[in-house]
Amino acid sequence: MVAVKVENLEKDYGKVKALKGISFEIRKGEIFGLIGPNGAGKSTTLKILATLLTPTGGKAEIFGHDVVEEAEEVRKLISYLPEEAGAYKNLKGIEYLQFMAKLYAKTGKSYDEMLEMGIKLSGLGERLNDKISTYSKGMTRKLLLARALMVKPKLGILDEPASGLDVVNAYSIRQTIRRFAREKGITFLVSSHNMLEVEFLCDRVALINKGVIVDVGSPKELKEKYNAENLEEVFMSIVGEGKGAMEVFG
Ligand SMILES: Nc1ncnc2c1ncn2[C@@H]1O[C@H](COP(=O)(O)OP(=O)(O)OP(=O)(O)O)[C@@H](O)[C@H]1O
Repeated sequence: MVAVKVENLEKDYGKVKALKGISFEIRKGEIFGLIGPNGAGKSTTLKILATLLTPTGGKAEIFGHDVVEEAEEVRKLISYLPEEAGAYKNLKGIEYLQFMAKLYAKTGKSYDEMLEMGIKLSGLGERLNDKISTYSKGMTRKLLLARALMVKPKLGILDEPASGLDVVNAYSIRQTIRRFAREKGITFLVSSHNMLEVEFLCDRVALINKGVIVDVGSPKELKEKYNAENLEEVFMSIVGEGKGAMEVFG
């Protein structure tokens, strides 16, 4: 079953063509990575799928619902973790989770379950009783990810989920995402410019460069196809910048 269908999606910001007609599909339960360098168009794609930006061409559907025409329906199915997200700084961590659980829960029971899951996922323990303004970047990130996952979306749209996190926290976030996909059947679209990280996390990836998808496949397929050791090498061989760098260093 197809969870996300993107067809010839385009986005112009004035003269800047951020997306030049990209297409890809994500299967239900899959962890799909959109990877590429800074400015490639990753955040733009994720924001369109999260119904926060309107495309200038093409279309995108989430579980059969058009992201423009049926934005309300789409919002019920997704959870979006923005790249740069400030949480409500004046709230304590626990108050933020309670506030969000109240927004999303339909019954008292689902509120309790959501909150319990959010507390566990955040891994913040006693620090949840402190104001968010006192958290480190990594702690805020973990709180926001816990918020995004505790509502058990059908699709998690995560923009650079491990950005700014140390090795231990980045590892634990990747494990959590994998567990949610495997145990709860949640589909994920994850963006990253860290190609090595994505290789361990994603079932399939789309490589994006300058608003164009240059290839799609599982990390294993792509590495075999380009005879590369890792996705970083795959990417460099596609965009043809590897040779230049080699020449510089002799
Ligand atoms: N609000 C905006 N106004 C004008 N141009 C924009 C805007 N947002 C993004 N762009 C441009 O669109 C292109 C794609 O940006 P986008 O943020 O989608 O890239 P990205 O792959 O997420 O990059 P990064 O890894 O640096 O976050 C870039 O050239 C960027 O400068």
